[in-house]
Formats: sequence, structure tokens, C-alpha cells
Amino acid sequence: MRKKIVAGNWKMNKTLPEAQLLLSEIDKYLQANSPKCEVIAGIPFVYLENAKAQHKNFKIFSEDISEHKSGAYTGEVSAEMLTSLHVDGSIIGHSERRQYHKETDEQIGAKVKIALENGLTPMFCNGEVLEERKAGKHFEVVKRQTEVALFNLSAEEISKVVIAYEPVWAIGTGETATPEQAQEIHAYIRSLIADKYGKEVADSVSILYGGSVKPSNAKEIFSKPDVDGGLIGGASLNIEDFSALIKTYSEI
Ligand SMILES: O=C(CO)COP(=O)(O)O
Repeated sequence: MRKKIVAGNWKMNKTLPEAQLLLSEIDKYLQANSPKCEVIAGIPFVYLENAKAQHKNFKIFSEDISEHKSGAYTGEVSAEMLTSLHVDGSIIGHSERRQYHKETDEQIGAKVKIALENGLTPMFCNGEVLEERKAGKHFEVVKRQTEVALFNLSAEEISKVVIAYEPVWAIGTGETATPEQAQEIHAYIRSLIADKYGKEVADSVSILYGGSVKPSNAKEIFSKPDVDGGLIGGASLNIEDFSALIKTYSEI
């Protein structure tokens, strides 16, 4: 079901005491404010168990998942392991995984599939790099990424996927896509889903924007009709910014 979502992606940040503090602050904020959007914290694997045991007011996602079921894959974390901790979902195919770990669209598709098979919500990330944007290839790139990773799913399965469009040139750079650029590509992604699965399915998928979202620019981006929230990196690492983003979206 299409939801309004504010999600944090902590990436490789925070020690255990710092993580516990921020998670408690998020919980406290949500208890006091009951916002009209779903809140997700995407956090490092090592903090998942603790976070799930202690916090019920928001969803907890891992930042990755193995494409394999089990076996000799040193260092990997499986969908079954995450489900056994009652984790809610996984960020999948983030551009940093694509860039530094050479994840392919096919592998990302396998991760989405295994997440769904285990009852986890996949938050599938797509987005072009700067050269592709400059060359006018962003539609083509996002189409390929989306089709290869998602379009072997059934209509029922794809309705459970959350998509996060993150133009790589806007991640951690302070540069943001304009609200118009975000709307344009979100509408395009939705049209791809509509062409393949029909309008009703396309309208049920939440498509988040990610890339230097902060309290000062969130309102304009979140107000666009095909933007269903944000996947937030830097501004999810402190409660002042993260709660301001939740408040901003809740009031739209
Ligand atoms: O990569 C991101 C979220 O997944 C975005 O990061 P920033 O918000 O730090 O640009």
C-alpha cells in the first residue's frame, strides 16, 4: 500500500551507545508526536537485534541483505537471520553497494526476491551517476535498473516494494535534485510500473527521494505528487534534523 515514509539510512556511522541514544530519541519523539507518516531507521547489522527488541514505534531496516539463502558466504547476513530478529525490511541496491561492492542489477533483483520470500520489505534503490545525468541518460539508466531488478516480480510482490530514487550526484554532496527533477523521474518510474502492472499497482508503490534532503529543502520535495517521502542519509544522524523532516512531511 502506498504510504508516506521518512526513512533514515545511517550507513557506517555510530557506536553502540550513540546508536542507542538516537534510537531512543526517535522513539521519544514519535511517542510525543504521532506523525502522519511511517518512520523507518535503516541501521547497521550489529544494532538490529537491540533496536528491534527495544523500539516498537518505528520500523527497523538493515542496510543490505545477502542474495543467498544460507551457506559458505563469509560475512554475509541472510534474510532468514533478519526475519529471526523480527527486522522489518532491508535497504537493497544502494548506490554505495553498487559502487564499492560492484553489485549488479541481477544480484539486487535476487536480494529483493529473497527479502520478499522471507516477509521483509525491500527498499529498492535506483538512480543515475553524474555522467549519466549529464549525458541525458538518466531515464534509460533508471529504467534498466528497475526492470532488471523488479519486473520479474508478480503484481502482488511489487506492491510490497518501496522504491528509493537516489541520484548518485546528490548523495552526500549537498547538491539536491530540484523538486521538479525529482517529480519528473518519480512519475516516470511510476509510469514504468503502470505499463507493466497497471495503474492500480503503480499507485500502490511508495517512491521515496534520497540525496541531500534536509529540513531546509524537504518541504518542496515532499510536496510533489509522486514523491512519497525520503531516504535520508546525513540528516538522519541527529534527532533535530530527523525529527524536523518527520514533522515537515507530517504537515504536508
Ligand atoms: O544515500 C542517501 C540515503 O540512502 C542520501 O544520503 P545524504 O542524505 O547524506 O545525501
